This record gives sequence, structure tokens and C-alpha cells, in this order.
Amino acid sequence: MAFKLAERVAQAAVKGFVELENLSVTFKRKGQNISVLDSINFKISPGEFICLLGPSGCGKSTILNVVAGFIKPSSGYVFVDKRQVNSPGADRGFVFQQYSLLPWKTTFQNVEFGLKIRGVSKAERQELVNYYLNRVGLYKHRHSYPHQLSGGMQQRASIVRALVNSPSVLLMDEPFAALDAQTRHMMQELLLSIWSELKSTVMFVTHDIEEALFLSDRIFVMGVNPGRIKEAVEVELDRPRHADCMLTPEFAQLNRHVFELIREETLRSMELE
Ligand SMILES: Nc1ncnc2c1ncn2[C@@H]1O[C@H](COP(=O)(O)OP(=O)(O)OP(=O)(O)O)[C@@H](O)[C@H]1O
Repeated sequence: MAFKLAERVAQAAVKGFVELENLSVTFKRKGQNISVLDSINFKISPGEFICLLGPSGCGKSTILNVVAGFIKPSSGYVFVDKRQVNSPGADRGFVFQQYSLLPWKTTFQNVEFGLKIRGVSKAERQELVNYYLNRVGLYKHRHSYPHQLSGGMQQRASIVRALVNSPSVLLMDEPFAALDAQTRHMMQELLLSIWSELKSTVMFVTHDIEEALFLSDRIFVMGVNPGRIKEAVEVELDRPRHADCMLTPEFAQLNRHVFELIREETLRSMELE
């Protein structure tokens, strides 16, 4: 197994440089143009873990969808590793809130699907998929179908389905929102542990301030109407992180700061200022 994994780790460490330049997105609603994102600019370093946090409707998912290549910007650019994004590609993996596994395929078949499409040999597929299924505790469920798995297991399968393709950038849209609190926390720790090995860049959308603080190197707190980056908050908490980091004064201080930023924007969006 060591053969591919070591190579992939080395590749991932130098990949995943994301640049958004004056990115704006306008949608048409009831015949009117609505500006959803206005002139977003930021850079994410290879291997960095960032969270997008902000009130409902500020455009968090839209940013992920543009980076994924699912939505075209109205103006501005997205570059991944200096290549302009115009369409989806294997260098970007996506994990959605809904588990989105193919119901007629087993766990193993779901995870190997992308590799198969890309023409990866059967022997290599088996080695990689089994490695990742082991890594997230799903090896013994490799022949189960999605409906036979719990929500947490399905989401673990969705994550490894994205990771097995060694994406430079992993895009995660509220992947743990549907899970109970305990499973959610286990998933956060598992994600950090895998990320610390692979060092892919992660862009993670959440509504949950504690989740954002626990996971990320930086939090892009977004404002609404139109969506924009209000503040990029550096999260300088020691790594590796475990649940007890949430009990530290540094965590509490950051939590309060981010809470105030979000509160201001939520009041603004409700016109209660
Ligand atoms: N395809 C579309 N057509 C028209 N409007 C859209 C489309 N997709 C998103 N929107 C609108 O764009 C705005 C931003 O949506 P987006 O889903 O990106 O926000 P979000 O911050 O992820 O919201 P939430 O936290 O509620 O998931 C919303 O007002 C939404 O209704």
C-alpha cells in the first residue's frame, strides 16, 4: 500500500492553492438580477483548512459551487493551482450534507466509482479503497448498501469517496449537519486526523461556530446582502486538536469574537439593526 499513499501525500502537500479574484455571482429571481456574491477576494494556501461561516443565504454554498465548477461566476475568477476553474474536475472533491451515495452500489463500489471512471487498475483500486475503508472503520461494511448504514457511516463513506481520488481541494458543504452531536464530534476528529496525513486543502461550510473553530486554520466570516467576506479570523489553536481545546480561554475568546461578527450580520440581514 505504501507505494501510492506516500506519493499521494507528497503530491497533496504542494497542491491545493486556491485563489478567488473579484468573484461575483448574480442569480436571476422573478426576472430580476440578484447579487449573491460581490467581489470576493481571497487566497488559500496548499494544505490549509478554512471554514466559511455566516448567516443563511450569504452565499457560502455558492462559493463552494463556483470552486467546484458547478456554477460559473458572473464576473471574476477562481484558480486552483494557477489553473482557471471552468468546470468540475478530479482535483476537487465534494462532500455534500446529504450523503449522496448511489443506493444500488455497495460501500466499496461507491468509493471506487471515481477511480474506475478514471481508468485506475483493479488492483490499485482495491488497495486504495480498502486502505481508506479501514482508515474510517468501514472495511467490514464494504459489502453493505447505503440503506444498511447509519448516517455517520454513510457520511464516512462519502468522505472517503472524495478522498480516494486524492483531490488537491476537498469541498465540504455542511457535511455533519444531519448527524447527532456525539457522532458529529467523532467525525470532526476523524476528519482532522485524515487531513493531517493527506494535507489536502479543505474548504468547509458550516453554521456552527464551535465546529469552525475546532477544525480550521482560518474562518472566513461572511456578511450578507450581498455576500462578502466580513473578516478572516485566524484560529491559532495548537494542533493536533482534541475536544478539550474547546475548554481553553483562547477558544472562548475566539468564540465570542466570531459570535459577535455573526450576530451583527444576522441582525443586519433581518433589518433589526
Ligand atoms: N440557482 C439559484 N438560483 C437563484 N437563487 C439562488 C440559486 N442558488 C442560490 N440562490 C440564492 O443565493 C443566495 C445564497 O445561497 P447559498 O445557498 O449560497 O447561501 P448559504 O450561505 O449557503 O445559505 P444556507 O446557510 O442557508 O445554506 C440565497 O439567497 C439563495 O436563495
